Amino acid sequence: MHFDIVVIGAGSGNMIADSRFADKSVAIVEEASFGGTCLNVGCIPSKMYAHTADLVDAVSDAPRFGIPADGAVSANWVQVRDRIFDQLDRDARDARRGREDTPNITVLTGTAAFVAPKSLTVTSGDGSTTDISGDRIVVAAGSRPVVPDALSQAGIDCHTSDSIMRVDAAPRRLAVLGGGYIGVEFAHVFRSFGSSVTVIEPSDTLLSGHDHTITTTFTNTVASHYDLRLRNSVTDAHRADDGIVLSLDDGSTVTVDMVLAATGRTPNSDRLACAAAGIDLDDTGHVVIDAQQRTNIDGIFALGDICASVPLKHVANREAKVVADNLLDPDQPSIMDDDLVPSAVFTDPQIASIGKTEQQLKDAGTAYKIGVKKYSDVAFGWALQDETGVCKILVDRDTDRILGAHILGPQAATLIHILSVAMQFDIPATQLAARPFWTHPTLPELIENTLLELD
Ligand SMILES: Cc1cc2nc3c(=O)[nH]c(=O)nc-3n(C[C@H](O)[C@H](O)[C@H](O)COP(=O)(O)OP(=O)(O)OC[C@H]3O[C@@H](n4cnc5c(N)ncnc54)[C@H](O)[C@@H]3O)c2cc1C
Ligand SMILES: NC(=O)c1ccc[n+]([C@@H]2O[C@H](COP(=O)([O-])OP(=O)(O)OC[C@H]3O[C@@H](n4cnc5c(N)ncnc54)[C@H](O)[C@@H]3O)[C@@H](O)[C@H]2O)c1
Repeated sequence: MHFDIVVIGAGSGNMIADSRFADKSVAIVEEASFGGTCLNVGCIPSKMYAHTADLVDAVSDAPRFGIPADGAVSANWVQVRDRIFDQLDRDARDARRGREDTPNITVLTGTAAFVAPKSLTVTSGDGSTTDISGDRIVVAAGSRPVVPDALSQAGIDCHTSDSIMRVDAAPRRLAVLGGGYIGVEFAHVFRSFGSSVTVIEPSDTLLSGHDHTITTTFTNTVASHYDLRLRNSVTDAHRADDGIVLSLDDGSTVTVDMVLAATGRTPNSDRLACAAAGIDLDDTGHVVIDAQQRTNIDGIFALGDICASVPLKHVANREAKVVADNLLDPDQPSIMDDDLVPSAVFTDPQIASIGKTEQQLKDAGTAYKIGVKKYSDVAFGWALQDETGVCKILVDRDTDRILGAHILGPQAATLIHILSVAMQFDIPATQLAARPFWTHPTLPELIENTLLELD
């Protein structure tokens, strides 16, 4: 079968063939559920769990506000799980059906692998194969979780984010390997379901790529929530009568009922046999793309987590838009710019950031001004009775441009957008502080006050 366009992966790739492509034959190849990681095993279910965990925390915290709430508060795992996946599984089925019902689109269910630059074989679950080719190909096959060798070699069943959200019960004791995005988001979720959580992380702090004010404040804040094993990883594992025993670098052991590996992800370029098409990969297996999302092979584009770009859904969405525009009108190319991507970690306390960290500015020798304010410095922070939240903004000393912003505390993921807009539109820090009215008393006053305090 030959198509004008072949899209591999119906995660962000499913956004490509909109109504502007109605006169083109399009094949969408997907081996699993439509909607990809974000809808099925990523952003959306994990945030539905995270919000539930936030509610549990709020109720648990009620006595601090003079609201009697007797006894331990916990959520019902099965009810929450079924509420989440009844909705999302339906959405994934609807997304597939919508494509199957579109006249110019052919949905192929199976695993695609390149055999030549514009030719692929699709192998379905029953082993049957279909050969397809396309004038142009969009590689949107994403990434998958990695499990540390110490676990896989020991033959220990280990969950990843792909499976842990659908288990039948929250474990009594959970070990989370990795204190990055997924580790700290799931530690927060499982604690709220009553699990006792051990986090094992080789670095000195959790979320180690973040600004040091955030990593140290966060790590200190959650030290009483979890059994933190920093500067450690698992060296060996075995099953014993009372659970799974993990041996750590420092010689200690941890016994748990369930293990979650949250130790990073690897691109699916190997399973897609990108090498057979001659597509350039970097040394971590990510597809190399230019600013128009083109690979080195004429007519092959790539987007999302399989590429060497920021592995976040809002970036994949933007890349899909750029690819669609460039498939339709290559003479007026759309350009991808991911210089200023905000990110958020939906843990407790919430974290959000954009731009440079203070370490990066120091390393680059940039002259900067710094403002740091606590949530407890502004009126709405008093209403929240917040004791740990903080906002840090870094500004170029010479140009007054905002270079980086890092927030830890309630609504951080929402607050960061004020700084994202200011940075995208190049609004100088002093003007951002002085020109808009900042409604009193609201959390955005935290940003106003941080900007007013720049040293
Ligand atoms: C637990 C978790 C939470 C996350 N939370 C957030 C968040 O809050 N915010 C955020 O911005 N990002 C988040 N992310 C990251 C986000 O999910 C990804 O950046 C985004 O989904 C990547 O989209 P994609 O289209 O590149 O890949 P995917 O959505 O993974 O799509 C790739 C598709 O290709 C299919 N596929 C793979 N190989 C083949 C093949 N050979 N043949 C056929 N089909 C194939 C897969 O089945 C999949 O459906 C999270 C990720 C995880 C794991
Ligand atoms: N809110 C969000 O936007 C969000 C949420 C979840 C995931 N994501 C995306 O998913 C990606 C993957 O998340 P992740 O948490 O798996 O990766 P990550 O890169 O954020 O963190 C991995 C962590 O595992 C640690 N680690 C590595 N090897 C280890 C080992 N053997 N034992 C213990 N720890 C080990 C690393 O030091 C690191 O801290 C993220 O980079 C992000 O792009 C985003």
